[in-house]
Amino acid sequence: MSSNSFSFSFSSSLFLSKFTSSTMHPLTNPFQDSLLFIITSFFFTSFFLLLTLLQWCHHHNHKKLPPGSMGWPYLGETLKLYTQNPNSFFSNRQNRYGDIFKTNILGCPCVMISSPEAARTVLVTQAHLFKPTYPPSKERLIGPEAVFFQQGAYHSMLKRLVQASFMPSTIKHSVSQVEQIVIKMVPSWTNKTINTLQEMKKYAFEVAAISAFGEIKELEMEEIRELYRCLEKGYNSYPLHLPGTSYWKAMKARKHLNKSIRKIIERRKVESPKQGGGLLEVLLQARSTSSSFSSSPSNDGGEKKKVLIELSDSQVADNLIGVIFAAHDTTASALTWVLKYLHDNSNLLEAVTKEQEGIKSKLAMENRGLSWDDTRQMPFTSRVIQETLRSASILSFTFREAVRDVELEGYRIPKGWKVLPLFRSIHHSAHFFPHPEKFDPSRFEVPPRPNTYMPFGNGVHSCPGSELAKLELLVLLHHLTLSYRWEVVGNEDGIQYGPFPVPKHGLPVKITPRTKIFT
Ligand code: HEM
Repeated sequence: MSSNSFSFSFSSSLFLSKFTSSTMHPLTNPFQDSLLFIITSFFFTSFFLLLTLLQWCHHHNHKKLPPGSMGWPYLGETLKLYTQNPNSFFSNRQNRYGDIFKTNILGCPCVMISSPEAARTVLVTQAHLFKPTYPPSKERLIGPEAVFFQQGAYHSMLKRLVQASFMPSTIKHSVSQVEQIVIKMVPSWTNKTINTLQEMKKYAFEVAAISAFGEIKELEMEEIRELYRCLEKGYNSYPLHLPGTSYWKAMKARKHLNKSIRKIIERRKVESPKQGGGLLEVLLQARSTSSSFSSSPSNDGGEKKKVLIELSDSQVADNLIGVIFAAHDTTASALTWVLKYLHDNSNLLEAVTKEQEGIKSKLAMENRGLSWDDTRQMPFTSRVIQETLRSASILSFTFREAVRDVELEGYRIPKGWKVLPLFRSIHHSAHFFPHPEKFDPSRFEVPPRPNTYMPFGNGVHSCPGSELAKLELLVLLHHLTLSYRWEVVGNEDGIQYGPFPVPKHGLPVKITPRTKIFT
């Protein structure tokens, strides 16, 4: 665009200068002079038009679209993706086309990337050119002002607040609360067959809700739990907004959630700020900071001021629901996988138990419960968790959308195309993780190559809850491995997606008290 206008103005100024000089010369034949003028202008104009055209062609056509097939009109390759194992869908195309390939899913042209460098470009170095993108029906359910739908200044401001609530210095005070949930929950499983995923969802919800709201009345919590359950059902259903459908019920539940959260906000506003008030307290305090901002002159262009002032009750609600949503199924899925991997690798289960026994004897001597520092003294268990997150790759990929025509590794990605960094493909590349199909925590004895390990994403939208998720895993493993054993019921191996990958049927297991024969 700029080179076009530059060439145009350059050629028109030449035209003007020629015209001026010819009219200034008193002795030349005016016809001869005009002819010469027309020929010269024609020549120069054509030359610069040609140059501009060449430049345009170079810019737009030289950069090819990535290789790959766009499949059938509209349907694209959707049926192939949904009828095959998604891993084979990605790996077949990666083998055929390389680390960057195009496809078409549900009418959306997409570019899939499985090179760590390209993923870094999209998520980190050129993140401003790739905005997060979600179906509007899902955005409406979670709340359109939630942090993960945002970009730019509003996103940075919210992200700082969310991160403040989930950084180690904040969550270290929640260890005993998390432990209490586990201590209450685990013994109720004794000698029963449980659906691991469902139980882990209950655990992950309780921790997420406490982190979001801090301490709230049990009645309020029960109401939120019930409404959230309905919302979740609708989220995973077809988004048909007609009376009676799951989506319609979920939208109704979402409105009720707003009302319930408003009541809690009103009460919190009149109470004095307290420690352990969760993300809600942090968001409310940011609002009081924002009013003092508004009365002071700003020299930062006013953007920061404007963004902070606009944090309304519904923005607070969207972000509380958003955080619970982001924390819930992801963590439950990771918890389910770690039980599966330890069940299948009894030598690793034994090694984790041994490490936890060391912690237990220390706690017994000091007559206290788990602390944050104890969770930092579990290197083997932590490696098991790292390997669980690699192997299960809970978020197989994420979505971005090019905000304008972008060049990526020599290819052109047109504006509006979706771009999907494939975390799972990178985590399962033999190049970065030898024998990727093997569950081998020892591979994390040395740090992975930069940008090859992204269970919590990378860059501006990376997960603020990673430390909380790992804490939940560590606390559960401490209590479970010390006192219990679990046996998978049924022999159906495999993965189901709902929406995150989990072992088939949510991993039904029989829980029994641990006998000393094992150790
Ligand atoms: C094992 C559990 C978890 C996994 C695997 C996970 C994974 C991820 C990933 C990969 C992203 C980046 C998505 C993207 O780039 O598009 C993300 C974002 C996010 N996660 Fe998590 N997460 C987990 C647990 C949690 C928890 C416990 C919280 C609670 C605070 C949380 C809150 C969020 C939020 C708010 C975002 C959006 C951040 C932003 O857009 O700036 N996650 N998560």
